[in-house]
Amino acid sequence: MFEMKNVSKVYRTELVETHALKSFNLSVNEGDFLSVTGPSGSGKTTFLNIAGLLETFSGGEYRLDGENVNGLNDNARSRIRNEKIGFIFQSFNLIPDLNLFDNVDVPLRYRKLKAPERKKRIEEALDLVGLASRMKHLPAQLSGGQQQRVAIARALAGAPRFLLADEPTGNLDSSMARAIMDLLIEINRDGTTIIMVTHDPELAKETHRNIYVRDGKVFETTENSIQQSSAVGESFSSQSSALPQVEPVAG
Ligand SMILES: Nc1ncnc2c1ncn2[C@@H]1O[C@H](COP(=O)(O)OP(=O)(O)OP(=O)(O)O)[C@@H](O)[C@H]1O
Repeated sequence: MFEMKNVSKVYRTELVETHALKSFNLSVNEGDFLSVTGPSGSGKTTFLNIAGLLETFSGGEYRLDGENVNGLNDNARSRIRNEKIGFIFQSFNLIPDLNLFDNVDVPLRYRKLKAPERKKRIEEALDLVGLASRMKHLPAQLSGGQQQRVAIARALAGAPRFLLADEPTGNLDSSMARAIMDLLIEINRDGTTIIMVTHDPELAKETHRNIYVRDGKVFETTENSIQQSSAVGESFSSQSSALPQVEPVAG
């Protein structure tokens, strides 16, 4: 469902040329949970941004669900991104002036969904991450781990096939990081394909497969002995009964 062949990315400024990706090859199947590790500056974020169609690439081929995304215009890229891809970032990227409900609503507003359908999805997504009781709170009134759970709800409300996570636990203490990782594992079991960049080798071992990126290439691939789910292909919205159990938050 996702294939990169010899993908390269060159950043050019007046003074320097940086070859951030060189001959990057990877294929990811539906239902995979892939972790991406590697030294600082090795190209992990560049890879994730290209995978998520946030950035273009300089050479090679990238197919998403069989569609060649080379050369698609900005509108076509945005459409695919909105329909198929959810993002989580290290810094949560919530809008501080919007309450949790409205934060989760942001990507849904791009989807031409009617208000009652959006409301249902927002409530389901916040319920999934254990924050349904806090819909009217502002992000600043939550802990870092809770804010990341809102960011996950925002990513999942659109029922994406792919969830791309860039250091989702990087700003969290170990117990909050654990809770986020448990949530991602459950989301993957329920059928969402996840690609997660992490600096934490222990978390990487909990995914199905790890790619170690060095100098802009996949240097080594490790298959872990984690079982893949049989729920592959079902969407988040059809699985409310199989939602992960996250500790509810009082008040
Ligand atoms: N917008 C940009 N303009 C110029 N160079 C860039 C840009 N973004 C990234 N780079 C360079 O591309 C290379 C790969 O960067 P990237 O952020 O993908 O690495 P990374 O593995 O994610 O690093 P880290 O673990 O520190 O986040 C680095 O040399 C970086 O300086």
